[in-house]
Amino acid sequence: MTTTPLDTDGFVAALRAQSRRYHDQHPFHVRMNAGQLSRRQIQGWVANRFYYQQNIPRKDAAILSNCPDVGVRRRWVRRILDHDGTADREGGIDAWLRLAEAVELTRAEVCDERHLVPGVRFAVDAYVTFARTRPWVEAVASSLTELFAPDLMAERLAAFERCYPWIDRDGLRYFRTRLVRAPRDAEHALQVVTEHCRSADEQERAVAALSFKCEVLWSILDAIDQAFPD
Ligand SMILES: O=C(O)c1cc(C(=O)O)c2c(n1)C(=O)C(=O)c1cc(C(=O)O)[nH]c1-2
Repeated sequence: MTTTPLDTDGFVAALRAQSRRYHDQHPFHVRMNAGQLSRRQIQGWVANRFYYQQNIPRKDAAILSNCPDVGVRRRWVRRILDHDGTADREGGIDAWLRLAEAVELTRAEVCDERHLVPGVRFAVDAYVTFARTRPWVEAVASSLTELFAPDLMAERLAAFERCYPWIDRDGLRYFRTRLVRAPRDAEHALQVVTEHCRSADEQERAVAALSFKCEVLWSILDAIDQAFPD
């Protein structure tokens, strides 16, 4: 028996329903946005999240390498430049290093991975491996957590400004930039996924990919939470 596919609205609703598993609800983020984290915990989060930021372009390059559609590739390649930067435009990786300096870490101690905990490495590597080994549309679907990111980014920006006065405001530029880029990128990814996932099976696999990504993000925070308890 074949299952009937959802119409586009139903499919988008099924994808959006994964927001209940998004890492905005993780206890570490809840405490972050309530101003309850110590300097050491904020520093631990920034240093560990750098590994995620660094690997996003490699994940996107894996999607490009698996994608036969020139139009999608032409649009997707912008994500790599957004993170890596160009000769005349700073990228997200450098912006994250400015955030690191704003929370009083040195670039060297972030780049040499001395604060990186095993669980974060495992989770991030799993995301890159997923993009390398799964069909490219599933990898695109896994990026759709960015549908849920802007609200969290806005809350985080406000919380950092209100609750952590010791953090240099200039270092928060990364989040301001993502507030614009995340919705733009998510909209494109959603368009690709709704166009390519027509059968019930394809739709289910897209939802499963997004669920997997929610688990990646959740695992990253579990590992950080455990390594920096106070
Ligand atoms: O700080 C966050 O909560 C957060 C979440 C996400 C996300 O939801 O995947 C990304 C980012 N930040 C981010 O900065 C980023 O560049 C990014 C790229 C991607 C992706 O899957 O391609 N997600 C995210």
